[in-house]
Amino acid sequence: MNAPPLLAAQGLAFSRNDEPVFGPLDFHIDAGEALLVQGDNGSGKTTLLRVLAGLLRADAGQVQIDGRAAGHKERARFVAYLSHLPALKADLDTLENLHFLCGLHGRRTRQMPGNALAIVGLAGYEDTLVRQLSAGQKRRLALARIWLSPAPLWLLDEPYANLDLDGINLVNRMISAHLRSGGAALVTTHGAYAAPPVQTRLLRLSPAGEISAPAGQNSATAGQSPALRGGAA
Ligand SMILES: Nc1ncnc2c1ncn2[C@@H]1O[C@H](COP(=O)(O)OP(=O)(O)OP(=O)(O)O)[C@@H](O)[C@H]1O
Repeated sequence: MNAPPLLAAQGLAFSRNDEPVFGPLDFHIDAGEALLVQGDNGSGKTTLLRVLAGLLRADAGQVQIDGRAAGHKERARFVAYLSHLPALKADLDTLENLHFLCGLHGRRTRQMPGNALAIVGLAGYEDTLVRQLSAGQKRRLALARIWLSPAPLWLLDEPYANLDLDGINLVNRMISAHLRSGGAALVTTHGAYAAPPVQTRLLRLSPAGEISAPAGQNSATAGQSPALRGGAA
């Protein structure tokens, strides 16, 4: 029997003040696959991710995670959410933040906070308070948190924002390694400047709430950093 998709949405729709923001949407993401959600500013990408993460309630439709109706338990176990605003404690240092978040959400075996900091290019910043980091460094720290998460389904809202070219390549290597290890990722972006390099399908949102979902494949592969090779535990 085939494994169920990691994430499946049927007829998913969200409105504000009776104005549709998106949907109805039908899509699914299998293990080993990335879904790129593209759309202009205000087209509903963040709203969709917040609905999938359980932070907003959909007006219509269903979300299933690993074949079960998505409830708190399923989301806690399966979903790691990288939001626009990094969920970091400004007055804790980078390492303390990662230890705190691992305490809350768990941690992949064989991955340690110090190692994750090195992977995202923040070696040497272990004692730096988060409020002293640049926007790109905060984004890198938030990515380290995602890397440490044991959840197989990554919901990444604009993961390339604030990152330099090296940071964009880092995101792509992380996504590639995560997919190779059986994970999946849903990635939003409003531009074509960066996209996950592997097994990518496209879901396009329009500001009017109208959607189109061409099933394009992009099988280009990215170079792998030794730190990311081997993927998740
Ligand atoms: N808290 C809110 N209250 C009311 N309206 C909101 C709220 N958040 C977003 N919106 C509206 O919902 C629509 C979709 O916003 P959303 O943030 O999902 O878009 P987006 O595609 O992620 O945009 P961007 O590319 O600019 O990040 C927009 O019209 C926005 O103004």
